[in-house]
Amino acid sequence: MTLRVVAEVPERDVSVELEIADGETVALLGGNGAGKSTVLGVIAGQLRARGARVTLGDRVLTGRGTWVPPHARDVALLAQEALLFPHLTVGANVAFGPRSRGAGRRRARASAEEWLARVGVPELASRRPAELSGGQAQRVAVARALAADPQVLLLDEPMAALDVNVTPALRHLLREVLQDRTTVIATHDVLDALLLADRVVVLDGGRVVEEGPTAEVLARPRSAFAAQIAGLNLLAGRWDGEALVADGARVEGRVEGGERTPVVVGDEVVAVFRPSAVSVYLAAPTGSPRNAFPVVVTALEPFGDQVRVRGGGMSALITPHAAAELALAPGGQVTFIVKASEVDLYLR
Ligand SMILES: Nc1ncnc2c1ncn2[C@@H]1O[C@H](COP(=O)(O)OP(=O)(O)OP(=O)(O)O)[C@@H](O)[C@H]1O
Repeated sequence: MTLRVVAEVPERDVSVELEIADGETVALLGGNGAGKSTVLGVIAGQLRARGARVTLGDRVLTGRGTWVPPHARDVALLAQEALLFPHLTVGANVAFGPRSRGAGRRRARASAEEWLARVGVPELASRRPAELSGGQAQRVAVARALAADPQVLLLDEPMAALDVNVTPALRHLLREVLQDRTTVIATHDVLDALLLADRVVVLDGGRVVEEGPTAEVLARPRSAFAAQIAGLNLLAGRWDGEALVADGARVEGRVEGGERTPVVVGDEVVAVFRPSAVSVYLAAPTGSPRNAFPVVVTALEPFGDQVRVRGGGMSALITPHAAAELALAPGGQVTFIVKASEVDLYLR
């Protein structure tokens, strides 16, 4: 069912229209105050605004004199902090959704067990929320949100409160469970958009400034925000057991698959590294253990007090002095070098 949203909230200077197809995952990408949480609040029914309209298929959730309360929307919201009921066990927390949708005790419990297993923490069913780590609590929150079998799932910066060591594994889990689910993810993290979303909608100042398929927006950003985040170098390919391979390039780096989701040969992976980690050479240094990419320079752009050198779909940030010394010019052949320790490899 298509989700149609008009988030017209003048008191917050937010005016956003969205249409999300059945089974599609859309990332709302934007910096602080861009309007992401406001849009989610309108969809979830937590925020009442006179000009807001939300429809799911032909069901009106908000607008035309209708107001469906949050719990009756079939919309689940997963927040930054796992908001579990502290007095209930983990199992009872997850069973809450099916119970409130009318499932009997036994069926609700079976569904809770199934979901806890799917998110990889079946052993936690009898614990209390206070006895969980942040990463465990967020897994339980995912299970609770999905056990209710919502038609729409909303994620508000689901990884923001977590330790960086556990985010890759949670992201991987979300990637699995979001498959074919109608989902809106609010995030300021380009990796969430890249790894989880089919499409991104970039918000700035309460307005949509750009939207399109994730890879396209990141490859050819038109808004300042997208350009800023898309400044990261991203290469997609497959894991060959030691490195990412793509179009003849091999990229070694630190694998961020997480202990629960080891990367196996053939997996789709993406390499991420900062332009400032890239050195530019005229000739490839021989015998270097580092990643080397022969590229043709396509553009040189001032970036703060540095120069951005573009080529091969990547970019390097170097000093104006270095650019002058190398006599760089568009069309010139150079080699980008980046140390494996500067590259993060993520499962897609
Ligand atoms: N409870 C509130 N009452 C009034 N204005 C608010 C409220 N919450 C947010 N705003 C304003 O609404 C605008 C959009 O904020 P919103 O929280 O939706 O942005 P966001 O993209 O989610 O930002 P962040 O990443 O910082 O959470 C901002 O100008 C903000 O100051």
